[in-house]
Amino acid sequence: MEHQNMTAIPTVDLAEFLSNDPSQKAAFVEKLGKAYEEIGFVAVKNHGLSDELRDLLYEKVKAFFALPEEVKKKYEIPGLAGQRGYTPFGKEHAKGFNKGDLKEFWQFGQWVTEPVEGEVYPANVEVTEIEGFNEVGREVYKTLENTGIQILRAIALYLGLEENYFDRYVHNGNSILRAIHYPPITQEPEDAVRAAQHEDINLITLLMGASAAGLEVLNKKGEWIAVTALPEQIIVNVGDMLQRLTNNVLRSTTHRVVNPPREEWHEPRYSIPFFLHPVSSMPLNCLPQCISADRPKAYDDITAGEYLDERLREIGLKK
Ligand SMILES: O=C(O)CCC(=O)C(=O)O
Ligand SMILES: [Fe+2]
Repeated sequence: MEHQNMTAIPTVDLAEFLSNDPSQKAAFVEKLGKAYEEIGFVAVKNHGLSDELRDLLYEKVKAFFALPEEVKKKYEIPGLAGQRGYTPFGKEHAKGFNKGDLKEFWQFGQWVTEPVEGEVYPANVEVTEIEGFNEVGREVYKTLENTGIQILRAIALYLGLEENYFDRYVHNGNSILRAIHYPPITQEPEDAVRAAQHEDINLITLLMGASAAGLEVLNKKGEWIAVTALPEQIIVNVGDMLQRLTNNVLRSTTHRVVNPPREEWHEPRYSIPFFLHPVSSMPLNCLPQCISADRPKAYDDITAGEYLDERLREIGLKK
């Protein structure tokens, strides 16, 4: 039997998809697709990110957030909507909320060596105080980008598309690696939470194990389910862009990060999601194979770039 996580999140083994055995590959596609129709989240093992590299990134990220506020503030770059560098505590709020989340974060974007048609990617911001910060960030970014491409290949097969359908859109795409610090809670937070309930904007999100509990997802029955990855797993969930492209066949599930009980207020939480985005020119028009009499087209046509712009305004990052 597949070993069970403590959560209600299905688990899959990426090694099955990467094997040369067609029946294993097909079984992976089926399991992943069904999970994304049902709950929108899976825990994945054999994802390609080593424990050493993950631990090294956490070490760098913790050192960064421990820097004095005035040092961190110099990495908040005006005009970039937080898409590169530092965003201070309380600035971002979930769509539809006006209380800021109880977090500060850092974002790495794409590293390109050649111009990408239709894109002007801002350069990544170099942290000079912490040796290796940018190099380690880049290595994790490239590793998770590759893992994400494999997952999208499985999704493409599940949807009846050619396996490489997403490749051209995610090659040199606008993905973001976001390192988040939720500091210790020092006063009654009232109705502010570490991360208010939301759906991710992008195609899929890859989330390596966080330093503490708190992540919850909303299942179809309306119950909040705690999610914890085993040490060898990462969580991979569907975002709104993929939900939109699939005309709601695949589900971008609502999730949040709750505040810990008072006894654990002194403990910070660190978490590092990778938001896999396509290039801005990718059409998110509902796929014809996802439209039927029972499932009429639910969204207007839009490109990924236009959609991202709309969403960044709604969460207070873009003016
Ligand atoms: O901190 C986490 O575990 C998840 C954060 C999250 O959902 C997000 O930043 O979109
Ligand atoms: Fe999220």
